[in-house]
Amino acid sequence: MASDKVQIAQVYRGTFVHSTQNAPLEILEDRILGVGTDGKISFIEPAEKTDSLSAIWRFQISEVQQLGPSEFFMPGLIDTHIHAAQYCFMGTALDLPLLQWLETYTFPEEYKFRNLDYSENVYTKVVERTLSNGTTTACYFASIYTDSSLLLGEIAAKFGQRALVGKVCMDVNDSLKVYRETTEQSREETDRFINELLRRNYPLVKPIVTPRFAPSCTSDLLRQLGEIAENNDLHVQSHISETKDEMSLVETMFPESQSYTDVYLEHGLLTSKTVMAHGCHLTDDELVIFRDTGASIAHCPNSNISLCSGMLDVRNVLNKKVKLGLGTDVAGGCSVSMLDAIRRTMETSKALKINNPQHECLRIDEVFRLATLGGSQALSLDKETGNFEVGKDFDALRIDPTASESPFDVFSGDDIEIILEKFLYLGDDRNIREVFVAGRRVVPFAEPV
Ligand SMILES: O=c1[nH]c(=O)c2nc[nH]c2[nH]1
Ligand SMILES: [Zn+2]
Repeated sequence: MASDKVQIAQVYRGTFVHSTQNAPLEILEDRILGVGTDGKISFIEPAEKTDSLSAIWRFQISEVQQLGPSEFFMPGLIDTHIHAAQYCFMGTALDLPLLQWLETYTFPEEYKFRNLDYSENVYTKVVERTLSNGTTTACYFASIYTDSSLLLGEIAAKFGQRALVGKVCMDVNDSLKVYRETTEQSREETDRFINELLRRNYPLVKPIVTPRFAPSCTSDLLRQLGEIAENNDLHVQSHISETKDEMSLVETMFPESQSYTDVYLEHGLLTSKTVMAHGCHLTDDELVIFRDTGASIAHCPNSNISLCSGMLDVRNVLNKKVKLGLGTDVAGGCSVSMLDAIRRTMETSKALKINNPQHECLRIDEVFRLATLGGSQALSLDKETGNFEVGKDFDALRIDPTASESPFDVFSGDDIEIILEKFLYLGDDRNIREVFVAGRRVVPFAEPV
């Protein structure tokens, strides 16, 4: 029986909230959840079964950790799109539209990552800050520099964050010529990055093929990156249809292609392991291509508003059966917090309704699902993470709504659904008491040895 295979490392009793395919919000009160030494959820059952579970799984009842009366566990948050190499200037430089923003602020900043000491400092801070804000999985863009990007992978692995890490590829950049590669360099360095990261065999950190976006790449490079992704069965990430100016540029650079989506499709970059950021201006025909290929969208509402790029109609994307997760898109987005991404997703949906009363607003439970299970599906990591199904890794946040420094108040009539909603709208890292990834407690941070 199962108990012969894995030992139980931790057992918790209390309230668990998560999403499933059928229910955007499932509230499981007075449950007992066991985590194996393999970091996976071994069981989640009504607490009245504690005695029999303890006999089957051979744990002591005294080992069961009881959550506080208003505490609960929720799945870890999944940031499907974040630029680790832009963390330093987050919260500044939001006064230009995308293409000028890239040239004026972003490329000069990313150029600094040729220096490993600089990289180590910034990457340590971004991993710490995302983890303490509950991001258990992050899909990172790094910079064009291979060793620096490997360092990001090493730091995520050391802190215990689940991560896809991309060395950025770009062989077109006339604004800052030192911050670009030749086509050959970009392919060779991508090979080196992938081989080295895979060789290190970090259990939770994997490479992702990362053409910056079509305007930064020649057709030759895009094709070679598509081949690398296919030959190694790798994830792919990029940007698509974020702004109208960018779309015009793509039309000029790739006149043979029917659409922006076709550019990626024709170069073998749209697969079931592809996540494309933004997609604000995708047509319904392009969404059909996303659905048919299984590619997903990272919705980045903070960045979309901060850079005045556009407003993605998430309801339409979901109706078209395209996978979608949420992203912070630091530093186009000015917050590392996925709670902020949840709030801005709600706000964008309401702004769309102001413009069009027929628009069906997203509900908070649906957006909770997008930030957790939806993100895991968008990254094709839903076998490993996203909710509290038996067999998945225990990626979880222990939420304390009554923490001493909590930014909101809980009243006696508030049930768990209300408390969760308050946390999603009003809470922050002060309410995130502990963070677990694959069963390992990663927040509070371990004392340095
Ligand atoms: O929001 C964005 N941030 C970037 O760094 C970027 N590069 C291309 N397109 C982009 N969009
Ligand atoms: Zn981005």
